Amino acid sequence: MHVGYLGPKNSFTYQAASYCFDSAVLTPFTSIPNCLNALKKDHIDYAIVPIENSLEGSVHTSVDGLFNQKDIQVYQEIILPIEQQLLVKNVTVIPEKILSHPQAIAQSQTFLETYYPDCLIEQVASTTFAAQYVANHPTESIAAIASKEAAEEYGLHILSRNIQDNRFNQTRFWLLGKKPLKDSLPIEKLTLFITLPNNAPGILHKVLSAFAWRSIDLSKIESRPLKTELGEYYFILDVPVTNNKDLINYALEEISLLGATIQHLGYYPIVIKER
Ligand SMILES: O=C(O)C(=O)C[C@]1(C(=O)O)C=C[C@@H](O)C=C1
Repeated sequence: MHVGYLGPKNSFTYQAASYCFDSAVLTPFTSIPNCLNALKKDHIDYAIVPIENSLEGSVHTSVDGLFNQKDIQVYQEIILPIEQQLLVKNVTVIPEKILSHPQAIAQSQTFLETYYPDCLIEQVASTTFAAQYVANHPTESIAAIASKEAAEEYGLHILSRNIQDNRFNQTRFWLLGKKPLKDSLPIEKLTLFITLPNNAPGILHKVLSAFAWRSIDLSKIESRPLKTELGEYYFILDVPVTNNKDLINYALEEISLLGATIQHLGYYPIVIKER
């Protein structure tokens, strides 16, 4: 089994993939779109992508990359604790430039503003791309924001520990594919992308009412641009699943009758790695 992830090795996405699979072949990609494209073209069996961080919200390249991809489904959610470290090749160096993935930079905003207000901050493809770059350029005054596993992998020192804005930092990852896993855990959630038929008064209210009057809980609603014109959106809805699948199906029928388009990303289990 081949599973794609945002590399290089020991990125947080790699850690999510290895938490999920013992024996799969894990294949690194240089970007989330490249990883999703490989899945679309069946070059890999599954892909693991980051979806949402507790400090920074949705990972837009992942979410938007799934919009309108009707044959790709979510088969598992993995929630990892995320601890960011400031890594250098040489501990005597004062960093003049700090590199990392935009999510990791945003998660460490308070630390960066407090201790490195004048430092150049550069966004790169992943936390481990940053760590690898720092390792390969030992004469430059640079640092990377990445995990402690990345420090070990690329032979770097931790200059400052746990620099993320709060200690409860977590990221949700999705295991995506076109066929279900053989051993499946109990289902806990459903994700839907809903596009409204038009901008008529109260249409979003009517869609949400289909859940509300059946006492179906929603754990997330977020709007994302449709990228057609300004002011056009689709909505991401997360529905916790108990023994209410029939009720959910009735609600979806009602929403379809309202003229809304529903992209069903699947019912899936959730695994949480403790700190
Ligand atoms: O750069 C990495 O290590 C990644 O796996 C990407 C990513 C993300 O896109 O959110 C994953 C988890 C953390 O939130 C920070 C970065």
